[in-house]
Amino acid sequence: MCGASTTRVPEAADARRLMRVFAKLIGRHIEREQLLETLRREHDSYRAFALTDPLTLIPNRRAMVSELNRALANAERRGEVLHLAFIDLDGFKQINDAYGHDAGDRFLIAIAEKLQNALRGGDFVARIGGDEFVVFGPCSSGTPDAGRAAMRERLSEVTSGTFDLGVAGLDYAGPSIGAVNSSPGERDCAAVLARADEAMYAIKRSRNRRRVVNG
Ligand SMILES: Nc1nc2c(ncn2[C@@H]2O[C@H](COP(=O)(O)OP(=O)(O)OP(=O)(O)O)[C@@H](O)[C@H]2O)c(=O)[nH]1
Repeated sequence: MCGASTTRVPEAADARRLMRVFAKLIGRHIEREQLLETLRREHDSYRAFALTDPLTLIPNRRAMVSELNRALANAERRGEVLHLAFIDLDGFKQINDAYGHDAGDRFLIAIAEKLQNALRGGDFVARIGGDEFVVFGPCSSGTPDAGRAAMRERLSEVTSGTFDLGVAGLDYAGPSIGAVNSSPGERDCAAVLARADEAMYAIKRSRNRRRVVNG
């Protein structure tokens, strides 16, 4: 029995069976890829949903906290300073009360748009609560104090003036804005936000006093 080969030559039926198995495997691979793509897209949209303010469609407080922590760490590494502005709309409750909640919503959307349009490279804006917004960004030129004052001035300018609320026009005097610089080694976003919040309240108090004095 020497030299006799036992290798079987595949027949047409075997080849067809192999082709069917192969086609099934490819089909399953494509299905898995499609499923992964759907999951990826759903993950992205849930993430965007969790980080976006539903009214103004700009980033929300959660997004701000994570971006601010990242920006503080970057600034620390590069030896740079960050400017941060805490913005609180004065008399917003009165706008709601006088013109209605929808007009109040339109005002918030307009403010968010104006802040977004005023951003410079590397700046970030978020609506962190009812009538509160935060803007931060790197000090790009000049001294930190001059940069902080310039940012405050720019934000104050764009958020004051005439607004179309749909039901009426509003001549708005502008919000209270507290602006601070990050300090070297400051990595805790809560501390920077607290300082900016304090600065904002100091301005709000002095504005309210002036209003009372002016009658
Ligand atoms: N239209 C509208 N109003 C909101 C929204 N979220 C919060 N508010 C209202 O915003 C108002 C915020 O209250 P305050 O900050 O005390 O109002 P304020 O008149 O700006 O007070 P000051 O900051 O002291 O000037 C409340 O009346 C809330 O009901 C919103 O999404 N849309």
